[in-house]
This record gives sequence, C-alpha cells and structure tokens, in this order.
Amino acid sequence: MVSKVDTRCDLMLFGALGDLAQRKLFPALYQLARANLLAEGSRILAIARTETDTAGVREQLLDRLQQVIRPDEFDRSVAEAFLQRVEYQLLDFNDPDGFSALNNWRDSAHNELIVYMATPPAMYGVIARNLRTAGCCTDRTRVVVEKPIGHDLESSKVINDELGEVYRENQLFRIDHYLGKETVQNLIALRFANNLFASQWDQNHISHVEITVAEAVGIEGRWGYFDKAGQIRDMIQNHLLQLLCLIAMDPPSDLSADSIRDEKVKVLKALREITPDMMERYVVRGQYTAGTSGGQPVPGYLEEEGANRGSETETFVALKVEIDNWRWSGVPFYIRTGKRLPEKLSQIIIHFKPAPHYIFDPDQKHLANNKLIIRLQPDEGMALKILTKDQGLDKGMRLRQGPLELTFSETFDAERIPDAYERLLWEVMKGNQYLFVRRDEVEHAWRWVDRVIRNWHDSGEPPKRYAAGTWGPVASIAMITRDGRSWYEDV
Ligand SMILES: NC(=O)C1=CN([C@@H]2O[C@H](COP(=O)(O)OP(=O)(O)OC[C@H]3O[C@@H](n4cnc5c(N)ncnc54)[C@H](OP(=O)(O)O)[C@@H]3O)[C@@H](O)[C@H]2O)C=CC1
Ligand SMILES: O=C1O[C@H](COP(=O)(O)O)[C@@H](O)[C@H](O)[C@H]1O
Repeated sequence: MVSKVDTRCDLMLFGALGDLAQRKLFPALYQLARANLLAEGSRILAIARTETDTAGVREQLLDRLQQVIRPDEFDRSVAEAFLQRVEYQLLDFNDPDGFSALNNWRDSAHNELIVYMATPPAMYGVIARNLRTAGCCTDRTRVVVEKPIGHDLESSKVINDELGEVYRENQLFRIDHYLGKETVQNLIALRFANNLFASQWDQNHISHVEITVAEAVGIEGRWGYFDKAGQIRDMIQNHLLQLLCLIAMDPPSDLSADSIRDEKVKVLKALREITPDMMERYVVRGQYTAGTSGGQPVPGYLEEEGANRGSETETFVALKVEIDNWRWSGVPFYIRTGKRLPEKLSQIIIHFKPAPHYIFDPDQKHLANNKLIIRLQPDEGMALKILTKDQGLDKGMRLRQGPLELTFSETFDAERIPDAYERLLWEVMKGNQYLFVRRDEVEHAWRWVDRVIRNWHDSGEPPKRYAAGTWGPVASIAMITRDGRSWYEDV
C-alpha cells in the first residue's frame, strides 16, 4: 500500500537498545507503519554499543513488539515489513571515527535526516559534535532530544549551548511527552475553539485550578536515575509546568510553534517566585514508605532495589502556584504529583466562581460553583458540573449538581487514542515544532524550580512520609484546606 505521506526520512536512533527506545520508540514507529504513515523509502538506523548485528536486532525487536503491542493491534506481517527498514550500527558515541559509518548509511539525496538521542543527556553534545565532524549535519537535519535537559538551569544551559553550537533552534525538537498526549493537545482546542470557555477563563470567573498527575507505580527499577532527580525535576519542571502553561496562557494568534511557545513563556516568566518564608504554605514534599498498591504490599522508596537507605529524595510534590499577571491575579493553581499514589490519574479541575448573588438554600451554598473536570488519563474526556433543580414535587428549589459528560471513547466511536510518542515522531517527520519545547521555556521552568530546590536544601527539612497507596503526606491536604478548599474527589 502506498504511504499517506511523502516525508521520506532517515532516522538515526542513538541508544536504540535502551529502555525508552525499546518500550516506547520502536512500538510508536511500528504503529506509524501500521497506520501507513511511514513514507516509502524511510529507514531507521539503530545505534548502540552492544555486540550484535542487524538480523539479531530485528529478531529482538520482533519479540519485543509482540510483548508490548496489544494483541489486537499486532500484525506480524506489518511488523516484519517494518523491521526490514531497520539496520543496526555498533558504535561507541565517544568514538568520533566510528561516525563515518553513519555518514555512509545516510541517503542524503532523498531523505530528511532525523537524529533521535535516546541517551543520557550528557551524550547530546558529544553526539552532535561527532556528527558534525563526520560531515553528517545539514540544514535538513532534525534533532530530537529527551527530557530532562540538565538537572538545573546551569546544566541545561550547557547542554543547550552544546546543541546550539551545531544546530539552529528550528532544528531542535525537545521532547516533553505530555505534549504528545491527545488530551493535552485538546486543551488548546477546548480553550480556543469554544468561546463559551474562552470568555470565562480568567480571575473574574475562576476561583482556583487543580492539576493532579498521580502515578500508581513506584520508581520501576530506575532508582539510579530517579534518586538524583526526584519528583520535582522528573515531573514538575516539565510535564506539570507544561500543563499549567496550556491552561494559563493567553490565546496565541495562530497555531504556529512560536506563537504558542511565546505565550507559554509569558506564563513561566509570570510565576511568582517561592521564597523561603513561603515554603511552609506553598510547598509539600513527600517520600513513600511501605504500603499497598493494587491490593498488594509494596516496599517503601528506601527499600526499593538499589536504594541508598539515607536518601531524602522526594517522590511526591504539592505546590501552590501563583501567576502574577492580569488574567490570573488571585487565582491559585494547586498542583500535585507523586509516585505510589492510589491510582494512575491525570486531571485538571477548573473551579469557577459562584454566581454573584445566591438565592437558594443556605445549606447548599457549598455546591454552588461550576467545575470543569478535564480527564487527561485514563478515561479521557471531560465533565462540566452544573447545578440543576432537584426533581420531584417534594424537593422545592433544592439544588443538585450533575455532569455534562463527554467521554472521548464513547462520543467519538472508540477511535484508538495514539500514544504520545506516535504523535511526536509523526510531527518530527513533518517538521512541526509546536509540540516541542523551546530553549527559553526549558530555562524559565528551571529558573523557577531551582529556587524551590534551593529552599529545600537550605531548610534541611526531610521529605514528609506517606504510605504507598495513599494520596501523599497529610500536609498536602492541609496546604489546600488552609485556603478553605479541598482536592477534588469525584463522589
Ligand atoms: N525510559 C523512559 O521511560 C524515559 C527516558 N527518558 C530519557 O530518555 C533518555 C534515554 O533513557 P533510557 O532509554 O531510559 O536510558 P537507557 O540507559 O536505558 O538507554 C540509553 C542507551 O544509550 C546507550 N549508551 C549510553 N552511552 C553510550 C555510549 N557512549 N555509546 C553507545 N551507547 C551508549 C546505553 O547503552 P548501554 O546499555 O550499553 O549502557 C543505552 O542502551 C534519557 O535521556 C532519559 O532521561 C525520558 C522519559 C522517559
Ligand atoms: O517522564 C516521565 O513520565 C512518566 C509518567 O508518564 P505517563 O505518560 O505514564 O503519565 C514517569 O513515570 C517518569 O518517572 C517520568 O520520567
């Protein structure tokens, strides 16, 4: 069958035998092939330092795809045809001489070159320089790099400078995989295609916003990486601040990458700095202890495989974030994310202000504000909680809150929701940067987060403990209760 696109590309995948490539990138590429979105002639060079060959890698990938892809989406003939596009190159990324082999493989006459660095960030600069020395950099090269870009502002600048020495900003595709989620992109449609919401989206009408990104899993054998990062670097600096930006930004003038990214940067610049005296009221950090997950006992963070028993790294963060601009003055954003919480759940709740004059039963006043619940994952969709009269002759004018419900899988006829990496790889192939993070976004996010981390270190306070399978330290409940509010629970 002829592919639906003519964006032929050569994809060099550095770190092709690593966790990300095997678990996310190859399955996403397979799905693009299955959807007939990989152009004829597109090829993939899997690059790693394990002694094996093309046949061995194809065999291993076939097994892996069979394990990872849902049985009803796995088509052996598609997988085998897809794997014919894959070749293997043994290479130590530190060896400049080895890069000439990459240049020989490239089809510079016909194909765009995509360089995907699924490697530790310390390798990004090395790979870029070695590619340049090998003559493997052209204007038609696009470079994809993974988060985290550094572990603070300074280190992110070093990485960005190294990349910037070789590539222009419009060649760099910095991944934040949350931007590849359909429901996250839908925030743009929700806000700017529905004037109903667009006209109500400010401090005149919204009292506060909640963003929860809860994970049921622990650190999944990634202790070595995670312990140096912690939840604030792993999740807040990127995914949660990106979500906050999409909710808080002003309307972009169009859908171009820079129009959207300009608006996000304005939000990041307007985040109120959290100073040491604010820490107790604005920030909670936690670390899980042993508990249960899915009904099974699970170890605490300090008992995980490879753990350093004295670690004070946080696995949970809750923050009260204020945005100092006209639109959001006085509207706190309560954001929280943690590992080993009761369930996997990402949702955003927009709490609208009550009507200016209340005329109903005083006992029901607490009900009288609309909420928009945006379910990012799972059970993707949204519900607008509205107030109606309770039905029945004996109910008088009692109020009742009920949802206007939009469940994507039901309304849109159970269309398959593509994985974030499918969308992101597809956009790289088309050369669209709007779902990728610009350098100044990364740096403003680090600047704000670094301040919080510095305050933690200065205070010397250990993280508060919470049992695995609970919603984090009680202090996170106290943080929001102090403002006369509570974390939303769907009851
Ligand atoms: N895994 C995930 O879910 C996520 C990962 N990321 C990011 O993606 C990137 C990759 O992560 P992940 O796949 O987990 O990491 P892995 O360590 O599993 O994979 C990295 C790969 O790079 C290879 N590598 C490292 N140095 C060299 C070298 N000098 N020469 C040749 N090969 C080398 C490693 O080879 P070897 O095995 O021989 O050391 C390994 O196969 C990181 O930046 C990470 O932060 C981001 C979000 C999620
Ligand atoms: O980037 C990361 O994201 C995952 C959570 O992603 P999701 O798509 O499953 O919501 C997180 O577990 C991981 O620690 C972090 O590095």
